[in-house]
Amino acid sequence: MGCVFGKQISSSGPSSGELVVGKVREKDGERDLAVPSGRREKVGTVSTGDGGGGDRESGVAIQNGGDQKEGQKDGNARARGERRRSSRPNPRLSNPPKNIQGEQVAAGWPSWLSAVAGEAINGWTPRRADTFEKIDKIGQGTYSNVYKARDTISGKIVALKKVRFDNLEPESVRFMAREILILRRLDHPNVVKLQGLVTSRMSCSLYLVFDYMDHDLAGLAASPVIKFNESQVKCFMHQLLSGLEHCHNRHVLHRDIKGSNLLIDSGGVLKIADFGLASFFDPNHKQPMTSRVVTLWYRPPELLLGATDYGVGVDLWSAGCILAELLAGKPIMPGRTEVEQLHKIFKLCGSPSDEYWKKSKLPHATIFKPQQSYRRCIAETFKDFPPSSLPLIETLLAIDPAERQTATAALNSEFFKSKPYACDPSSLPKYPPSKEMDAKRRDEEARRLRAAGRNNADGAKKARMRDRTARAIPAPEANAELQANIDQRRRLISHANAKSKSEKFPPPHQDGTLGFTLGTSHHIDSSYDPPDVPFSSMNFSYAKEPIQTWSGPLVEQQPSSVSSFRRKSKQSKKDKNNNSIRTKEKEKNVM
Ligand SMILES: Nc1ncnc2c1ncn2[C@@H]1O[C@H](COP(=O)(O)OP(=O)(O)OP(=O)(O)O)[C@@H](O)[C@H]1O
Repeated sequence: MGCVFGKQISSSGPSSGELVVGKVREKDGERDLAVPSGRREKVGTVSTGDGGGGDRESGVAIQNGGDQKEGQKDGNARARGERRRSSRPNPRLSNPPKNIQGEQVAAGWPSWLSAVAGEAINGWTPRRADTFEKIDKIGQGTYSNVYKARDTISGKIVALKKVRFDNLEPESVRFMAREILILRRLDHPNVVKLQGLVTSRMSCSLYLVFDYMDHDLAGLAASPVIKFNESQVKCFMHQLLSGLEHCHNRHVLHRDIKGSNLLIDSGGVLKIADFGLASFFDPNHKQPMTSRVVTLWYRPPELLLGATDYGVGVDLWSAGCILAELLAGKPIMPGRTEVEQLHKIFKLCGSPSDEYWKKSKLPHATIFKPQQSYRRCIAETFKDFPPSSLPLIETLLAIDPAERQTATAALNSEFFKSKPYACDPSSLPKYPPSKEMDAKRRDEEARRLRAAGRNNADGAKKARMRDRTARAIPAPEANAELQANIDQRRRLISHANAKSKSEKFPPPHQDGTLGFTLGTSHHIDSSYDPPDVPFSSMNFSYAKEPIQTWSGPLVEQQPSSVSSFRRKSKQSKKDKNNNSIRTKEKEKNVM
C-alpha cells in the first residue's frame, strides 16, 4: 500500500510545519536505505523487559536512548513521567526538539511520526517490515487491521497491528502516539506488551508488534462448546483485575474493557489489550475527560450521564459486567442505544438516589432522570450465581462510582478467598483458537445458511405464484418483513460506520498489500448484528445461546437532546456525519 507525500504536516506542536518529501509513492514498509547502519546494528542487541518494549530475542524494539530501561526509570524517564502526571500528558505537547527529530528520522522513523509523536517513539528504532512474514489476518479494529506474522529474525509468531494514517492527519497520529506512550508505561503479565514498532522513513503506516495471543475472552465465551466453571471464572477475573490494578497504579484508565479486548494465550494467561481509548489520569489533579468512551454494554452510568470527571470506577464497572457475564453465560445489559442502556442499568442496579443526582451534577441528569424509581435487584436477578460473587458484583456495579472501590479491593474480596479458588491459568483447558471474530464468522455463516434455506424453500413457491402475484399488493406481513429488512440494513450500515469508541482514527481498510511477504488475506466483514433483546428483557436463563458475540453493539443512537448537546461541542463534522462514537476529542485537553 503506497502513500503520497506532498503536503505539509501541520502540527500544533512546536515542530510543526516540517515538509515531507513531495510526491513520492512508495510501497508500505519498503526498506529505508537512508537509515544509518550503525543504528541497525543495534537490532536485537539491547535488552529490555522494561516497559520500553524491547525484546532481546526478537530485537523488535531497540533502545537507543535507554530512557525506558528499568534501571533508569528513576532518572529521566521517571522525571518525564512525573511531569506527565502533574499535568496530564498531552501528545500534542510531546514533540521533542528539532535536533531529536533529526536523529529520529536518521534512525529510520518517518518525519510525520517524529514531528507529531516524538515522545512516543523516543529511545526506539523502528523495525523493518520486510523482516516479518504475514501469515493471516486475524482481527479488524476500528482503525486497524491485525495480522498474525512470523518474525523472521527470531522465528517468533507475533501479532502486527497495522495502523494506517491515510492523510497523515496529525490528530490521528497523536492518538496513536498516546496509545504507544501508554503501552510503554505498562509492564505487567496481564497487560499486553508492546514489543516494538515497524515502519520506515518513507512509509505512511505503522505496525505495533505484540506477542501473538490465540484467544480473546469474547470468542471463548461465545463458543457453544465452552462453559466456564466457577474456578475458571475466578481465574479470568483475577487476571483481569490484576491487570487493571497495574494500569490504575500507573495512572492509566483503559476505558474500553470488554471481552474482545481481553486476549488469552495458549497457556491461559489473560492480557488486557487495545489501549486505543486509554488515557492517563491524575487523581490529584483532575482534568476533564470525554464521556464518549467504553463500549455501550460495558459503559457505566456516569459516562452515559455525561460525566467528564471520572476515574478508575469506569473500568471497574466494565469488569463487573464481565464477571456477571461470565457467570450468566451471556451479556447482562445488551442495550441498543444509550437511553436503553441506562434504562437497563437502572432496572438492574436501581435508579440513583436524589442525593446522588444532586451530588453528581451530571450534564445529562435532567434528560435521563427516570420518571419512576427502580429498586436495585442484583441479588434476585443473579440468585443462581455463586453466593461469594454477589457482594463483588454489587460493589462493581454500584451506581455511585466511589462505591466501586478499587481493583485492589476487588482482588481482596471474598470471591477470591472462598472455595473453589481460582484455578491456575495453565490448568485451563486447551481451547481451539477462538476470537470474537470467529464467533462473528460463525454467526454470519449461520445467518447466511438460514437465509439460503429460506430462499430455496421460497423459490419453488415463488415460481408458482409469479404470474398471479405480478400485480398483487404486498400483504401486511410482507410489508413488515420489508421494513424489518430495511431496519436490518440500516443497522448493518450503522455498524459498519459507527464505532464503539469515542475517538476517531482513520477507518479500517481492506488491506491486501503489505510491503513485506504476503500470506493469505481474508476479507473480514465488520458488520455485526447485535442480539435483538427486547427493551424490557432482564431475565437471565443462563443458558448459553449458540451464537453470541460479547463485545457490545457497534451501533449508537443519540437521544435528540444529547445530539444537540454534542452538536454544540467541537467535534469534527466528519465524525458527526459518520455517527461515529469514536469521535475526535477536539475539546482542548479533553482526552
Ligand atoms: N496480540 C494479539 N494477538 C492476537 N490477536 C490480536 C492481538 N491483538 C489484537 N488481536 C486481534 O485483533 C482485534 C483488533 O485489535 P485491537 O482491539 O487492538 O484493535 P482496535 O483497532 O483498537 O479494535 P477495536 O476497534 O475493536 O477496539 C482484537 O479483537 C483481537 O481479536
